[in-house]
This record gives sequence, C-alpha cells and structure tokens, in this order.
Amino acid sequence: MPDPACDEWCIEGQRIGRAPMTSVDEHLERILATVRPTRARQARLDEAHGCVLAADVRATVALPGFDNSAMDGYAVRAADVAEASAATPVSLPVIGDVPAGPGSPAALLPGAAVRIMTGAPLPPGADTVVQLEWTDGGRRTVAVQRAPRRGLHIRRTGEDVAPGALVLPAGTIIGSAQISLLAAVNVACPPVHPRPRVAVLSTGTELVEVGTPLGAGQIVDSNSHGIAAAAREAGAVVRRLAGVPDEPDAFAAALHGVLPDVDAVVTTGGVSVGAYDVVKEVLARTGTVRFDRVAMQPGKPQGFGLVDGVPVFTLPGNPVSALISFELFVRPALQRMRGLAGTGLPRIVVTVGSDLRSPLGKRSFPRVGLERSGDGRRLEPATVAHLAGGQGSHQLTSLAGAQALLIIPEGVTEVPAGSRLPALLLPDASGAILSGMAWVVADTADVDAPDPASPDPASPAGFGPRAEAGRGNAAVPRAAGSAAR
Ligand SMILES: Nc1nc2c(c(=O)[nH]1)N[C@H]1C(S)=C(S)[C@@H](COP(=O)(O)OP(=O)(O)OC[C@H]3O[C@@H](n4cnc5c(N)ncnc54)[C@H](O)[C@@H]3O)O[C@H]1N2
Ligand code: MOO
Repeated sequence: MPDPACDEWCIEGQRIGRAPMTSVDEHLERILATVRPTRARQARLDEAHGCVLAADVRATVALPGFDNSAMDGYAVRAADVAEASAATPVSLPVIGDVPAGPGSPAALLPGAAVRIMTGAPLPPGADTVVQLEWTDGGRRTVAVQRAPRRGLHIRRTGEDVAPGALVLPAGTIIGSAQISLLAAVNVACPPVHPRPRVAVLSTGTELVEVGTPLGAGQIVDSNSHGIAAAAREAGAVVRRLAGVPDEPDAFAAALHGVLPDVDAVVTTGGVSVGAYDVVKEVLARTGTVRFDRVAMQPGKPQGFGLVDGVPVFTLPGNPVSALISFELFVRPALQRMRGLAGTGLPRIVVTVGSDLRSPLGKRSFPRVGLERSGDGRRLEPATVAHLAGGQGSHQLTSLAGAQALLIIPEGVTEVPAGSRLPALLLPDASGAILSGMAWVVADTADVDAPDPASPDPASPAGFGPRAEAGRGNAAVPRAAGSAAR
C-alpha cells in the first residue's frame, strides 16, 4: 500500500520514486526555531503603536502625581459641613479659587471653602470636595446642602500607579490604552520590538501589474498585493516589489537588492517542479533555504531558510495556496519577530455542515463560512461551517468569502456532516479576528472525544502527535446530538 505521507516525485517527466513529505508542524517548527524577535529599541509613542514591549516598564512617577479633585465644586474639611442638609445648609466663606494648572494652591483655613475645578490640586488642609450640585454655587460664600463623606471626590497621589510599580510587562501589545498609560506616566520612548520590515516579491513571466491591460497569456499579479496586505494585517511594515520574470538573474538581483533593508522576505511562485521554477533554482543552493513538500492541501511546495541572515519564505504561486501558506507559516513567524509567541490564527471548534472529503496523508484547510448564532453577532461552540465555494488553489472567491479555514487532519479522508473539527479564524481587514475575539475561544470541553484515527482537534499546536499515515478512509466522529443543519 502506498505511504500517504510520501509524494510522487518526478524530475523532467521521469518518475523516480516517492519521497516523504514534511508535516505542517515540522515545517512550522523549523521556521519558529529560526526566526528571532526584531532588535529591541526605544521608539516614540506613535512609532510604538502596534509594537510589542521588549522590557517591563516601571513607573518613575506616581499617577495621579498629586492629590486632586474629581469634581468641579468646593474643597472643604468634612468636619466643617458634617451637619449640612437641604433644610439646614452650612455656609462657608469662599477664600480662593483653584483651577487645574501649574502651581501649588494656598492652604484651606478651618471653617472656609475653596472653589476647585476637576483635576486641580487639592489645597493643603482640605480633606473633601463637595460637588457643585450639592451647593448653591456661591462665589463669596457657599451654602453646602449635603454632608459629604470625608475624602469624597479626591483622587489620591499614586492610587492608579505607585512610583516603582510595574506599569506594563514585557510582551504587551501597545494599543491605544497602553499608549495613553505610557504617556500618563511620562514614558516618551518605550522599549519595543519594531514591526518587522517585510519585502514581498512575486515571480512569474506571466505577471503584469494590476490596472494594466492584459495580453494573451498574461495575468494580474494578485499575490504580491494579497500577501502585502496580509503582512500588514499581521503587523509588518511592508515593501511590495515589482513582480520579477522567471529569470534567475532578475530574481537574484531583486532579492539581494532588498535583503539589506528588511527583516524578512516573502516570495510567491517558482517553487514547484516545473522548468521555470526560478525561486527554487536560485535559492536551492543559497544560505540555509530548503525546499520541502509539506503534507498539506493547499500549499504543498514550500521553501524557507536564511539568506544573508534574513528569513526568506518562498510560498507557492497559486493565489489561495500563497495566502493560506502565509497564515500557517508566515503569520506565526511575524508574531515571533514582533516579540509574541507565534501561535498563529486563533482556533475555534466548529460543526461541519455537510459531508466533506480530504486527501489522505495531507492536512487540508478547506475555506469555510461560519453560520452565526441567533443575533448574528456571536460565534459559539455550535457554530456550523459550510464550504465557502470552489476549493481549487486558484479559486480566490471562496477565500474572499470565507471566515475560517477548517482543519482536516492528515489521517482523515471522510468528514461526515455533524463532525466537530477545529478551524482557524481568518482575520478581518483590520487584522483583528472577526468582530469580537472574546466570543470565539473554543470550548474544549465541547469537542468530540477524539477517535484514535483522528487527532485531538483542540490541541493548540495542531494535532498533537502527528497523525499516523496509512489509515485509509478514517472518518471524524459525528457530534452526539449535533446534526448538520
Ligand atoms: N508536476 C507538478 N506540478 C505542480 C505541482 C507538482 O507537485 N507537480 N504542484 C502544484 C502545486 S500544489 C502548486 S501550489 C503549484 C506551485 O507552483 P509554483 O510555486 O511553482 O508557482 P507557479 O508555477 O509560478 O504558479 C502557479 C500558479 O499560480 C499563478 N501565479 C503565480 N504567481 C502569481 C501571482 N503573483 N499572482 C497571481 N497568480 C499567480 C500562476 O500563473 C500559476 O497558475 O504548482 C503546481 N504544479
Ligand atoms: O498545494 Mo498547491 O498549493 O494545491 O495548489
């Protein structure tokens, strides 16, 4: 019986045998073992946005920096107005006015009040702020109509952040709230891993730039645009190069021209077994680049390695294969380069909506749409996945219409409707994962008990031990009581 983990291997039409394929997990492990976080540096807050903190940030100041008022009103001593009520207001002379601003206010004298604004420093001697609405708003004297609790409406020095406290730990992704906090504690240039700079380069003599009239046999270079967008979504700074023809010198010149300025290069095309597979031809003997047939569908031909110390990902040319390869291999690598763990797209567990087939010995990633629950906003463990359209490696419409990539293990060839399988959530245009990642964390308790032939669908690293090849016609068990709709 043929080994499904091997692939037919032909050179110039001559069949020379079957070579073992590399598993998806092995290929990813090799990539993650090679890439490194970008070199940490201090970046201005606007540059730091979207980056990952490279070191803990500790406070050198207190936040708030001084006791101040949380309300527009009057600074008083609580004891002076303890008897105040609407029926018997307590009248105090107003001996000063403290707006928010530089300087230190004069002390509050016993039996008096100071008009104070939100954020203004509390005058020494005051222990309470009475909000304007509890008074008659007087300028010379003020009638306090309610007795405040002592300490009311005072924001104490250091109650948010104490000097020396950990403000944000290394590994934090810097979003708007983190930028606000860093600025508030007066950190102008936090230490970050800069966004990786990624060059995107497509190969193919048939390619023309989008917007150009097409001649016979020509196609638009869609890969470089799609991969550039995916890399931006994944947090990279992207340099999209003009497509290069299938000529070794042109490819080598384009690659070596950009290597000194980038942290990674992603190419598409030219990695299969054809006569003009220029990427393979040039890189097969360059740096540590290795070309593998990875046991996956789509995206079988893959290359990866260092050239002049720069990670180079050579993705297959078929447009869907290129983008799915990006999500499986390049996104985790970019996460690692950004200083994150490199876990890739988040996983959920879905119910398969119709019978599916999958090639034996390959992990397949059908593009699926997700049927949402009642109000259309939530994804739940019972989310049903339907094929999003044609699954050919050239059929982009189904990828554009998909919300997730189903993961069918290597050992499974038939997936009956109702099966429970893991799926990778595709990012939306903002790079976020659909709208509302909080809802979609898989309820692992809800996953079917794995059949010995089908690995654990909830295993975070994929399928735990590699699925054993050679178990023809293995099927995923149907979820009890979860009929396909
Ligand atoms: N005899 C074999 N042929 C092929 C095999 C195989 O094992 N044996 N594998 C197939 C698989 S699977 C894939 S995937 C492709 C990968 O081929 P390449 O990476 O060498 O890519 P190309 O041949 O250059 O192009 C494939 C396909 O994609 C189109 N393409 C390429 N670049 C772009 C681009 N920038 N934008 C849009 N479309 C692009 C190209 O025109 C081809 O149609 O090989 C199979 N063949
Ligand atoms: O594996 Mo290729 O990526 O199917 O088209």
